[in-house]
Amino acid sequence: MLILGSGSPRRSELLAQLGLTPDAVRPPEIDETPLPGELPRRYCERITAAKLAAVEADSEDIVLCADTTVAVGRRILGKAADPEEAAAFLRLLSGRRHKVITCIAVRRGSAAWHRTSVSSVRLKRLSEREIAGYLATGDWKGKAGAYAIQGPAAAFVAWIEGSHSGIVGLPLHETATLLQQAGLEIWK
Ligand SMILES: Cc1cn([C@H]2C[C@H](O)[C@@H](COP(=O)(O)OP(=O)(O)OP(=O)(O)O)O2)c(=O)[nH]c1=O
Repeated sequence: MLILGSGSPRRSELLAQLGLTPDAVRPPEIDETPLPGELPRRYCERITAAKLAAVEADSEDIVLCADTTVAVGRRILGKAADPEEAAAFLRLLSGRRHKVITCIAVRRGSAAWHRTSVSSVRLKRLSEREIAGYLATGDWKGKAGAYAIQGPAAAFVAWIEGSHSGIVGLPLHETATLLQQAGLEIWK
């Protein structure tokens, strides 16, 4: 049985792109607060491991979890709590490069694997009008860094390097590799 340990609809859609439908979806409940001074990649990997540990499964089940973190230098941007915080995130991201880190982890019985995908993204310089217009769409909600590359914010994305699916929330190259390592057949 394949268990998606994620409540993110994006992750379900990305998994479907590989022709996979999870037998169960079990969103993990964990504390996502960064530790004092924790660096973004370490944070993302720790949170992913915590999500994986929080999902109940039988020993033959394959569990897949992920976490996406936006990093501006050493600073971690999670999901904005309200439009004001979302605006502050977008002003910070405006006109500069940042990283989008997605860690994925797979477990089967006592075996576990993980991979981390790091992409770079540059947003155009955003005017206050563009920020207000984007916030009004509501698309920022529930997204790390307060934007989603797969939505209207794509108009702001000047350049990327890395994995598009990783930026959206589930790097498919790494996901396919780990699921196959765990014994799941993708190409039947
Ligand atoms: C940067 C970026 C993030 N995101 C989303 C993906 C994730 O859903 C979200 C980051 O939050 P996460 O904490 O990674 O995931 P989640 O809380 O949505 O789901 P779960 O913990 O149950 O797996 O940001 C996009 O959809 N597009 C983007 O371009």
